[in-house]
Amino acid sequence: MPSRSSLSPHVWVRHETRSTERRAPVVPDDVRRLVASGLRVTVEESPQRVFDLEEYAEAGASTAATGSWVDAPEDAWVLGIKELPDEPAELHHRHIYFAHSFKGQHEAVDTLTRFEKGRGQLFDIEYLTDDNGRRVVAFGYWAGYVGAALGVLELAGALETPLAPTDQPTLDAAVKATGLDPVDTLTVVTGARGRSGRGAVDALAVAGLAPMRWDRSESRTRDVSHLLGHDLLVNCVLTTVPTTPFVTRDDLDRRRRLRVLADVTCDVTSDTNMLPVNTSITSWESPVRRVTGPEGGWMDVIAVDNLPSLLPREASITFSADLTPHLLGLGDHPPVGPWAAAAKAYDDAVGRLP
Ligand SMILES: NC(=O)c1ccc[n+]([C@@H]2O[C@H](COP(=O)([O-])OP(=O)(O)OC[C@H]3O[C@@H](n4cnc5c(N)ncnc54)[C@H](O)[C@@H]3O)[C@@H](O)[C@H]2O)c1
Repeated sequence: MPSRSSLSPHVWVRHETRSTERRAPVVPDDVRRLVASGLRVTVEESPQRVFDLEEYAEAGASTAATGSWVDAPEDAWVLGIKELPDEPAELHHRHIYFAHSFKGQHEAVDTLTRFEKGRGQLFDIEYLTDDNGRRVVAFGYWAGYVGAALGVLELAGALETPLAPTDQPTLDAAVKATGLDPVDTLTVVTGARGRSGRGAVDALAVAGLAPMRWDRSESRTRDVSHLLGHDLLVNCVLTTVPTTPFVTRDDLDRRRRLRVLADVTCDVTSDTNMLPVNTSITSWESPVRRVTGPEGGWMDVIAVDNLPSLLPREASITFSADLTPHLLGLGDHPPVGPWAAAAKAYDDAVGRLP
């Protein structure tokens, strides 16, 4: 581990490599809070970010060129959302982002090896957890909100493609304009009590729809065939144990109302997939996939795995509000709370490297 400065923590917000990624992990108003609390904040220039660099500068951040984190001071905490670029081969800094590298995912070994070689450290946002193991920051609410909105638009035959980043007022206006009959349109949200489930319920309310809310207790006590009696199902379940699936391929040829599945979970290839009727994600270019049964019954599936990026401003504001109080704790040595949990997850993952 390189020597770290004893000065106040320095957060370095990097540019995102993906050209479609317009979100920011921390927004200008929260940078103002961090700076007022004594943290140093540097923000890289980023052409696609939904917040202008000037807004960060006005909030008290220093500014830096795109991708200059590679030469950032050793003590900087490099903060981002999605993956790092492929270079440099060795990572020296402490990085905070969603690396998706602790569950043996594709390229996970490469990423962890880069950290090992450079003696840097990864604090994966997915592993910032509280004492009960619950994640303290996530994009779920807006994932559910956008997923349900896309489902409503598809049900009404009003989904325009390709999808593109927008804002909540525009999305809400499109959803309201569908004019779906609230009495004759039956919807259900599974995982309704979770983060994305709550977002989905709120988006359906914008359309004037009151979905049935299905969570663990309903899965325990009700027959899953009940779900087929709705026009739209928005799946927001997070589970690590295989359970009775909600919709299978056999259901495609059964008598049912269900026509549109909005799968926010996108767990399409795992053995915990609650909607095995679908086995692949869909894209912004082609968000809807029509699946068919042996006898020609069909259903439309939306399984876009980067939904919050479609509402970059709203998603960033909510995420940043949750993350900022934790950034204030970056100065603690050794790390405590969620930072200690993420540090342990990293050490465990590195320990499993071949
Ligand atoms: N598509 C995207 O862009 C996107 C973005 C963010 C998150 N997600 C995914 O959305 C999913 C939900 O995330 P979250 O943050 O809302 O999780 P969460 O933990 O807040 O909520 C999950 C909910 O599922 C419920 N649940 C668990 N097992 C169930 C069962 N057998 N039957 C019914 N309900 C059950 C839980 O009680 C909980 O209410 C995750 O898989 C996450 O990876 C997708």
